[in-house]
Amino acid sequence: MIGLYTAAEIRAAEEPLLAAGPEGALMQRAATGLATVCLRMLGSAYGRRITLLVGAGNNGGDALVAGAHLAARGARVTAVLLDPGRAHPAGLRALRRAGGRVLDPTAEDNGLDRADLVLDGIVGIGGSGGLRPRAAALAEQAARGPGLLVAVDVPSGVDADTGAVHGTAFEAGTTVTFGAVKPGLVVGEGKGFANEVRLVDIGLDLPPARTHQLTDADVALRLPFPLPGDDKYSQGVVGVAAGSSVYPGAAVLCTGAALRTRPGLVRYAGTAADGVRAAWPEAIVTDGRPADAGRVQAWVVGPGMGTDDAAERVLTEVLASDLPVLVDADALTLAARRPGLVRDRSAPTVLTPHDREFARFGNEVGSDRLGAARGLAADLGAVLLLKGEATVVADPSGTAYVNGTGTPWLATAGTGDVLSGIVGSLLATGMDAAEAAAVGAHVHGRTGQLAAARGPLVAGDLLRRLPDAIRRIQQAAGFVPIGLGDSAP
Ligand SMILES: NC(=O)C1=CN([C@@H]2O[C@H](COP(=O)(O)OP(=O)(O)OC[C@H]3O[C@@H](n4cnc5c(N)ncnc54)[C@H](OP(=O)(O)O)[C@@H]3O)[C@@H](O)[C@H]2O)[C@@H](O)CC1
Ligand SMILES: Nc1ncnc2c1ncn2[C@@H]1O[C@H](COP(=O)(O)OP(=O)(O)O)[C@@H](O)[C@H]1O
Ligand SMILES: [K+]
Repeated sequence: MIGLYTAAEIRAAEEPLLAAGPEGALMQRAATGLATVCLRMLGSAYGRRITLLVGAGNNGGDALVAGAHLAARGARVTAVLLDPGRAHPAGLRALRRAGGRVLDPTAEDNGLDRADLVLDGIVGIGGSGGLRPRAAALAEQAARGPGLLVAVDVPSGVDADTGAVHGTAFEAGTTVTFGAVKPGLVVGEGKGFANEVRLVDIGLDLPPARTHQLTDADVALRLPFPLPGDDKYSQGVVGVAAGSSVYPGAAVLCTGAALRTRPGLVRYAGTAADGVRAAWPEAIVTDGRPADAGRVQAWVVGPGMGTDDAAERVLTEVLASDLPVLVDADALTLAARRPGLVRDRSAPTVLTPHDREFARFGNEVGSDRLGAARGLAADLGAVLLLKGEATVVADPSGTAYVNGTGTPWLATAGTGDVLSGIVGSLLATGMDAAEAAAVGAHVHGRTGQLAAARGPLVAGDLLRRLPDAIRRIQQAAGFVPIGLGDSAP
């Protein structure tokens, strides 16, 4: 798992290393890693034009020291100092010694219109609030220029902890971050400013992370294989209470996703029974109530179900069980009216709102998506999966995940129903609820990427690509499914 660490957590880990000295050692490590990434991007340094945007803190120091390394290899380096009297003294000396040029921010010709590469060292984890006008103007000018845009540690203007951007921020193509990845680089608006994130190890001794991003290998480890002794029941049976006679689509998508993720047994209960039967002969279908469906190990409730009294009775019945329940779509609208139904449960509940559904519980998501998800998870005592470009999962204790897979092509009707089916089927295996949500979001995103590789996708395409996505995740992690033997493709 990739640990995501806040600015305060990074500073706490830096402290003992800074105290142990020697002075400047951490910055040297950071700047050497930064210069190496820049060199790789440029191919060679000789004759290349590099502009450094340098604030008055250590972030500017990193840029100056990296700039000195690049100047020593023949690059033509110009540093624009935002606050000339306060620029990092050792960094400035190093750059000057290596032949770099130094300008103040009002200089007419700062080279941004012809730079091959721009290093943004305006502000890092020490920043607060929106970029000040002079810094914002330079970030905007850099974005208009031809250079590769590299952010030092954090794109200036992005809140390292939340990804919030107030006003202008540096539009990095690559962000070279030190010690650990910060949440703001992978979530919220910040994700779109950080783009490709490269991590430079500076030797921090970090405590266990509170926030994680799963890799394919993490997901492969958690996806259970059917074992020789398994039967269709032992893998966990999923119940789906979704859809309606008028709108059977959500039920068909959700049931299909549950079947395709973990094909043991899926039971469906609801008024879309005819549609589900026709689409999925593998499912066991009743047009009765959830209690008529037979035994299951987890329920998915809500997609396309409507919000009338009958739907509310179904939700109440499912939430009254002592099984894990995933609550989505219409069931979220109902649960927001009666949050006590969720709060009073002792079995795990996973809520999967998008932003508008989230707001029905009382607060807008706002610019701190992790904070918002954590807050509602703690309030309801449930796992919160907040959908979006980077889906966030939080459990009531504060452990959180930021999803790293997916594509904007997923912004199409019905893909959320597929996500519910995937996560529901993982819940039925007995997986920890937050992990099931995070693993499901990862699988869903990879499936979207696979489907989108063939062109515009519709939700049904995800069902067709799900088995392949799971196989690829397992193969990428070097896993060979047990029991396939020589017949494995
Ligand atoms: N500790 C270490 O040895 C190591 C630290 N490392 C590096 O240090 C970075 C942290 O350095 P830091 O703590 O000096 O803060 P930093 O990010 O440079 O910001 C302070 C500057 O920003 C300015 N500023 C603030 N807000 C602003 C805004 N909205 N708009 C514009 N300006 C704003 C603020 O201005 P002031 O308020 O002082 O006028 C001040 O000038 C970290 O991200 C990493 O890169 C690595 O080298 C590893 C070793
Ligand atoms: N811009 C985006 N980038 C990546 N994924 C997105 C984006 N917009 C939506 N998604 C994903 O698409 C899915 C949409 O779910 P949802 O809004 O519930 O759709 P529906 O209710 O139609 O099924 C979610 O998994 C969400 O994370
Ligand atoms: K920066």
